[in-house]
Amino acid sequence: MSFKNKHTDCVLFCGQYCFTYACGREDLVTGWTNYFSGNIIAAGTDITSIVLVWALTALVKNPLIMKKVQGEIRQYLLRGRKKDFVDEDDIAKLPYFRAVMKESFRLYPPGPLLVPRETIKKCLIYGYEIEAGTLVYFNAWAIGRDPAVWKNPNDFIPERFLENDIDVKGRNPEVIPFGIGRRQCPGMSLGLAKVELAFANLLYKFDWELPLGMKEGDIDFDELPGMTMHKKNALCLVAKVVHG
Ligand code: HEM
Repeated sequence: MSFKNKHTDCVLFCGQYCFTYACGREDLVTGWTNYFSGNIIAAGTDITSIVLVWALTALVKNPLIMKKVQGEIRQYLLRGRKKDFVDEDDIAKLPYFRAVMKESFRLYPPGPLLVPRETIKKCLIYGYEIEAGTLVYFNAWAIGRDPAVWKNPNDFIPERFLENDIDVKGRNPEVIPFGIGRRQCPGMSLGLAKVELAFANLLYKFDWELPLGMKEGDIDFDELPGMTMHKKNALCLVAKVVHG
């Protein structure tokens, strides 16, 4: 966590929880400029594709996890009468799949710095004087990788979410891909349902292979800078239909 002194007007948090949550003083901040509300289309479409690309990238890099999650989905969907598509009721019965989604949100929050806030009152936090009108960023990306909270924070290990009841809906400050507090994402339920359904069906219907000549090591996790965290280099995979 880093603060600038009381004479500067910008506070940037890199690592630990935003001070407002660390000290329970959410009353001190207000939402700053609302980037998203003017562009609900972007919030609902651009972000969905970002989430899917990162989740698929993580699985292609971790073939054993890919096999395990596809095994869970296919076993469940193919029991009894074969189902053509995964639906919302199925998702609730797929704990490993949901853990994979959470792990992907932890490592690759599509809006890494959330929406900036501005303090509405002067306050003293851990000995630092914060002026009213100070711009505050939440670093959701760094929070999700905080080594004080997460064991092997940079590794993709969905099993960690089978061992706790942490969710990604803003109840647990350890992982906040939809933000937290009064200004958290109002489209969260729709957004989560959309990405879970799309991703589960992509894993159910297709096997994902690298194009000829490409190796696992060629896949990178480079990010483009910006308000939303796009993968810098396109993810090119071969989709093989399994359940037509
Ligand atoms: C997986 C999908 C989505 C993710 C990860 C996501 C993430 C976020 C995040 C991180 C914020 C900032 C929250 C904060 O600063 O505390 C936000 C705000 C917002 N999102 Fe989403 N979002 C998603 C889907 C959607 C959808 C589907 C809609 C609309 C249909 C939507 C509409 C909005 C709006 C209007 C805001 C601004 C809220 C405000 O400032 O008061 N989002 N979203």
